[in-house]
Amino acid sequence: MLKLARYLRYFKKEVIIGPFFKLLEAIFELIVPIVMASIIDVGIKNRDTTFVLQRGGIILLLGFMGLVFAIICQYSAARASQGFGTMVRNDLYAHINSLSHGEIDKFGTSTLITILTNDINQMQLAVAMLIRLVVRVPFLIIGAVVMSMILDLKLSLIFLIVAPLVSAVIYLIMRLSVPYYRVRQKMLDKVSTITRENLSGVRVIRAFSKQDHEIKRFNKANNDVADIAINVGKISAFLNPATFAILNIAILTILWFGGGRVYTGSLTQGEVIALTNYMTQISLALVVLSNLVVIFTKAAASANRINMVFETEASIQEIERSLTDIKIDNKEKSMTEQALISIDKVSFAYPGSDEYALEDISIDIRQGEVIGIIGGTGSGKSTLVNLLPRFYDVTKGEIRLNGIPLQEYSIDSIRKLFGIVTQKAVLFSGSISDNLRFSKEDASLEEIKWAIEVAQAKDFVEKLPDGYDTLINQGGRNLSGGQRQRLTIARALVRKPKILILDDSFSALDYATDARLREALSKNCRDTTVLIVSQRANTIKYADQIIVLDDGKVAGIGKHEDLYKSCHVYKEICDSQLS
Ligand SMILES: Nc1ncnc2c1ncn2[C@@H]1O[C@H](COP(=O)(O)OP(=O)(O)OP(=O)(O)O)[C@@H](O)[C@H]1O
Repeated sequence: MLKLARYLRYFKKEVIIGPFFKLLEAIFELIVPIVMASIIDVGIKNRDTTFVLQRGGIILLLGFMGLVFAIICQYSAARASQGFGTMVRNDLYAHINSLSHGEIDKFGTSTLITILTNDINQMQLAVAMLIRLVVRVPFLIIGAVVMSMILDLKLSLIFLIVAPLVSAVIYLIMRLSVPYYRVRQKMLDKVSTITRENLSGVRVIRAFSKQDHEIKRFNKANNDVADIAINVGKISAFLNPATFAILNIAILTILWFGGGRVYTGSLTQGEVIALTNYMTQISLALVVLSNLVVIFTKAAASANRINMVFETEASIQEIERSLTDIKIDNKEKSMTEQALISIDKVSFAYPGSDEYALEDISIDIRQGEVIGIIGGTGSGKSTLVNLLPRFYDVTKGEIRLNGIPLQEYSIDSIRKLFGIVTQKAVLFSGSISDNLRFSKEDASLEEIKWAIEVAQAKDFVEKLPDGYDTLINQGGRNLSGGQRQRLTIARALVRKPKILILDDSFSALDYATDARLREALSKNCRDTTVLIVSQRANTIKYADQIIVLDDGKVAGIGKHEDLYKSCHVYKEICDSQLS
């Protein structure tokens, strides 16, 4: 938690002003019982109405000023806590964006969302409470004890018995309840995962009539969180009754012995009332203290999770003085000798996995070549193309670009070379043009139209009532799967990439569109190196080189005709599709 406290340096003014005014309010609160005692001992005893009204006025004034101070403190606490939350959230979000795929996979999207929302909210609350109560509560407790000692030293000994007793109760209850808070946070992650899965997969759930099943799954996760909260509640429920029982016994003791001392004249009635008032103030302050401990315990659990993300470094790092200039001439494949990309004895295992997803892959890819990658599901096709833009680093072997290991280039300079169309067609809310400009901010309308035409999306885009300005709903839900795929291809093309990766990006296209798209690519992107991942033999049949993957290993590399004769895995795929 202390690590995150550094953000409070931006709110020094609030952190000083807030507790200072809360302290003033507490001082006024401590004066009230004394004034009250004088009303009883002087005003009421002597039937002096003017005195009673005067002192009553002082109590009102103290109350009013206390209110003003409390508002100033509240304002400071709100400013500091909201500002703190916003800063941590912005920095954490930026940090998450700097992480590599491996780390994001490890945390999971839902956990990261819960950390960015729930955990930071918890910290915000702790900051607000820190400003409002951390100075006030101990001051009130100590102040009330001191004031009681001044009134009657012997009777105030009761406070010295009560305070440790109440502290012991609070400690016991905290010890029992704190472990539950950590578990609760994990369970909230689960609720968040299920919510995310259910809302994004709502169509699939309905298609399989699984609403009831999913509602039950959600209810179970939700009930688990509720059960934990109830268990904590059952334990915490003892806190107030136990504290108040101790305090009420203490008040009775004060009244009992105080009454005796009033009888002998060593204490006034007003002073007995003041002592009971101080006892009540202490009791309330101790209850607030226990709530503070709960809030800080939860915040500590949240701070750990936030720090865990902050402390995670991207596994993909740049070396010092990395190369930023990658020279790729606009040569066609017939004119190039040297390999643009050399994949050299590469093996790769996902972080945390003992098994290789790819094993001993070697291939040279020349500029302008079209490379087809085919294989059964889970054979490692997507994994292979994800290694090229350094989404992951290879576990063994080396990938070279223009003869230089990928690690020697800056990540940005590598990624600028690529146009990537992922397996899942992801579009963002905004217009079609906005989505295309995601890849090239300053793309002109001509460039957008060119990309849309090459991606075979012109017909449907121009038929839309608003054409290129048509608004896309979140995730592109107002478009068909094939339309979405073509727009994601156009988005990759608009920046005229040197290397184009199409990861199963034709799967939602009909065969005719698939063929037209490949033809348009070969006409318009002659010097672009294209890697096409596909399950369809037809789509990669005319590639310059085809890599056949089988369970993470190369089953064959070559042209269609040769592979068909020499590679039984490829032959099986072709026969099952082309016959
Ligand atoms: N992020 C990940 N973390 C851990 N393992 C992964 C991850 N992504 C893929 N894998 C594993 O790596 C292997 C290869 O997966 P990959 O997605 O590359 O296959 P693929 O050939 O593209 O499959 P498909 O055609 O079904 O998309 C699989 O066993 C998969 O379970």
